[in-house]
Amino acid sequence: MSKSIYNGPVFDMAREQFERVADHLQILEMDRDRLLYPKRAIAVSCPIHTDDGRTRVYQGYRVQHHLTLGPTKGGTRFAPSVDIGEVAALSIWMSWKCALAGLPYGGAKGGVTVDPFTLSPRELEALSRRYMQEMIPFVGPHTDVMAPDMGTNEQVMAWFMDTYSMYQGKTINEIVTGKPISTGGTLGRREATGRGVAYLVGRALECLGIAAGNATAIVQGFGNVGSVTTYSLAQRGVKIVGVSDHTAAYYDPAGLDISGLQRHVSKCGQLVGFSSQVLIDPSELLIQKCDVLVPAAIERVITGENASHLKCHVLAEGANGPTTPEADSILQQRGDEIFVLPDILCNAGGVIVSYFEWVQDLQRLFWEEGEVFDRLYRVLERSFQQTIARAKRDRIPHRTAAMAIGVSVVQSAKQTRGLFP
Ligand SMILES: NC(=O)C1=CN([C@@H]2O[C@H](COP(=O)(O)OP(=O)(O)OC[C@H]3O[C@@H](n4cnc5c(N)ncnc54)[C@H](OP(=O)(O)O)[C@@H]3O)[C@@H](O)[C@H]2O)C=CC1
Ligand SMILES: O=C(O)CCC(=O)C(=O)O
Repeated sequence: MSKSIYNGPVFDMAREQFERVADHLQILEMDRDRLLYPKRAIAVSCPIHTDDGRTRVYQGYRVQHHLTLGPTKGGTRFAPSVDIGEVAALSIWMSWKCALAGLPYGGAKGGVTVDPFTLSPRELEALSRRYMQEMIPFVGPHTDVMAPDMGTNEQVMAWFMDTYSMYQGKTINEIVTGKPISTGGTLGRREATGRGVAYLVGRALECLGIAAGNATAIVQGFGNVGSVTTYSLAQRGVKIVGVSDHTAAYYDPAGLDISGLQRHVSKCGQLVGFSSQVLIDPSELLIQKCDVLVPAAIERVITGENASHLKCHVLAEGANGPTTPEADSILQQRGDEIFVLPDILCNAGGVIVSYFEWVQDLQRLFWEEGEVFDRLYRVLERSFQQTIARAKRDRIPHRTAAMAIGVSVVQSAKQTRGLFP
């Protein structure tokens, strides 16, 4: 690439992971940029009137990685960390994730640089609507379909859908997924990512010969992905020994009171205040003893510093990009000690059920919840088996195997279509 606008530690990570896979697949140097660098990047200014009568401008982005297999697909993040490099990396990971799951999409990601907790509900609605309004020329049900990610939720998706629809003069449910059921959402999307993580953790434990009822887990992050993963693992009989969010971290080797935790979070919205007995330093949580460690918050938390201290048997990546390439190298040196469920496999439940939502919206035919989860688990099972088989066959880490499958799907479609898609 001559000169790229993409930089920062998260983009560097996506590039380094890609280079490792490209080396493994022996992809020619001249074909690498075409596979790695996004097709389109959009940056917008989103002015809103604040409650105190002023005007404030927020920076928004959307990156569409490739359009080779169909529309682009991926979440929208409202977080202070959002910049073009982070969003580009996340869009690249979405591409490999969709390709591994066999979905007819390229990857995309978007976001606004904002701490949503500092906005009033009215300001959040204004910002959501303005962001979508600015994106209207670049998105569409057959161009780019948004969904929730960190800091956004079903309500934000409903505002996106409403804003887009008002401009088209008719209701277009299929412009976003992860919507409330009342606006054309599917049953199961809210729980899909976390339930998918729990399903795959179950499969990893089976491979290791550990009964779920004898296993313990620590989950970092208690938003959509972390909370549903925690409750789903607990339902499968796994003892939850640690949880954290931005406000607090708790660890108790005897097991946390999950019903109490659930009641506390429904009332207070955050973990802080749940207990003063079992508080732990958040930086210590990830290296406590457990069978299953689920980072389900932000990128780059498993690093060169802590990877050699992890004491889990399964590392289930609920978050996108939680493990740095330095940490990957250390995990690889540790051999079979830790069974890694890489992000593009582990958290794919969300986008798979988003795909089901899009299909249902396009057909105007809605499925029972059982059908959604049966189909979800079938897709995850296929991806899991393909990844494990590829890793065994080529003697490579699970991440390299999962990415090799995803990258090959995109590469082969580009080659078949010709030079430019
Ligand atoms: N939503 C989805 O369907 C999917 C999400 N993902 C990925 O999963 C991850 C989480 O997303 P999602 O659950 O939707 O986001 P949410 O905004 O719902 O939740 C994020 C959670 O992470 C916590 N958190 C933030 N920073 C830290 C930190 N430094 N230490 C501990 N906890 C922290 C937040 O705490 P607090 O609330 O206190 O700030 C919150 O509990 C992201 O990487 C996202 O890209 C992947 C696939 C699909
Ligand atoms: O549901 C989707 O379309 C995308 C979910 C997402 O952003 C992700 O998997 O990281």
